[in-house]
Amino acid sequence: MITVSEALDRLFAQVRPLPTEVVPLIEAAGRTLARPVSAKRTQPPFASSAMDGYAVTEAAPGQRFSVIGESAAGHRHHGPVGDGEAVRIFTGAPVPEGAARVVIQEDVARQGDTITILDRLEPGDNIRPAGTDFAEGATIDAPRILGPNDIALLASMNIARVPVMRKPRVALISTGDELVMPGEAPGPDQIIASNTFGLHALLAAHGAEPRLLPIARDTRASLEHAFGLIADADLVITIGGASVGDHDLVAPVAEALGMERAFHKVAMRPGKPLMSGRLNDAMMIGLPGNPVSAMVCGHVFVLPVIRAMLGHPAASAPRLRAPLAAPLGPNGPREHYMRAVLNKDGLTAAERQDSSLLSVLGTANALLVRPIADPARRKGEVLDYLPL
Ligand SMILES: Nc1nc2c(c(=O)[nH]1)N[C@H]1C(S)=C(S)[C@@H](COP(=O)(O)OP(=O)(O)OC[C@H]3O[C@@H](n4cnc5c(N)ncnc54)[C@H](O)[C@@H]3O)O[C@H]1N2
Ligand code: MOO
Repeated sequence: MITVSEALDRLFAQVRPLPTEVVPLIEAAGRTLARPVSAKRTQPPFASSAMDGYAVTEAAPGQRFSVIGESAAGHRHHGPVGDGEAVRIFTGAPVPEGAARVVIQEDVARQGDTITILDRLEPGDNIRPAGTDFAEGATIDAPRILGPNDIALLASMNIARVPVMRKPRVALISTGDELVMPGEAPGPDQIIASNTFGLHALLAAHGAEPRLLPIARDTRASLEHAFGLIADADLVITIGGASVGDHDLVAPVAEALGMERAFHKVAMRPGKPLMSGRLNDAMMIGLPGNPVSAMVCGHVFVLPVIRAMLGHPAASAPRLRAPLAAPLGPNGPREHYMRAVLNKDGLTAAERQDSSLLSVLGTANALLVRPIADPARRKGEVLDYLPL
């Protein structure tokens, strides 16, 4: 059995970068920027007022000014401001030529068209110079997953169409005679397919385009039929049938269809029977059927592969560190990803770690990572975890 890190290396070695496409800005959130983009304009494009008040050349308490005009956002005052003159101005409006300061209206007494500066005059010019946010040509680097803040910045830069990586198309195949879809009436020996739904959600939330294929039954013909439906998928994920039982047909069927196996079985818990290889133009990952194994492998292997397909550096799932809130016994010969809860006291591993228990995964917010042969750990020792 290979280690998790070796399995990741073999997965990354199979990744082929995806093409790019251009999408409207409104659809760019969550997508990966494919190449650097440059601001098409300077922001603000003119010196603008940060406050509502009066634009003047200079100001001191007691000084009086005649109000000669108004500058509003979208409608500038044309012409200069001279000594003894003031222009009524509003937030975001262009500062008139000659003005060096905006006095906020709270610091002014106005009578008719005359203003007098009060004693409480605050320091500061309240002017935002042209380009104080960014200048034309300023770049946003790629690759980068575009979040709401990036979208606002791109809009401000007047970038209406955004070059992004095409979403990885992922075909999800559940296998097993015992499975029915949520909402269907299961027979006495049947259960509901959960893994494809959890993985679909995980993939969609991380920039992929997942697609559920019909459940494959435990026959060669049914699996071959399912593989025949993968169409133009970049990644095919099978779930279940990966182990050594008589009905575990995924590896033999995929290999009969031409899969070049990169590995089968990883020294991890849960997730041991993981397999992978290339199947014609697609990459294939065979996940174990136990529901928690499938989801943990989703976090540990599938998401890093998706990120690599999207042009991000090949890297394992990001880890953080936190102290243990309770002691832990020694770990065995497989890297263990333990469902755990992280709160202000630290990390506590769940008591029950059986890989069938989705209810325990549902209450966890971290996967505590135990290296192979990790010794017993005391409360307070700091360990790695993957946030969930
Ligand atoms: N003799 C051995 N038996 C097993 C070994 C082993 O090394 N030797 N490995 C165990 C480990 S570890 C795992 S993990 C499982 C994985 O087996 P498979 O990948 O072949 O998965 P199945 O047998 O098809 O299913 C296991 C379990 O998960 C349920 N399942 C499957 N698909 C789904 C789905 N889409 N949604 C919900 N639940 C699903 C299935 O009903 C089974 O209960 O093998 C161990 N056995
Ligand atoms: O390693 Mo299996 O994935 O525990 O249940």
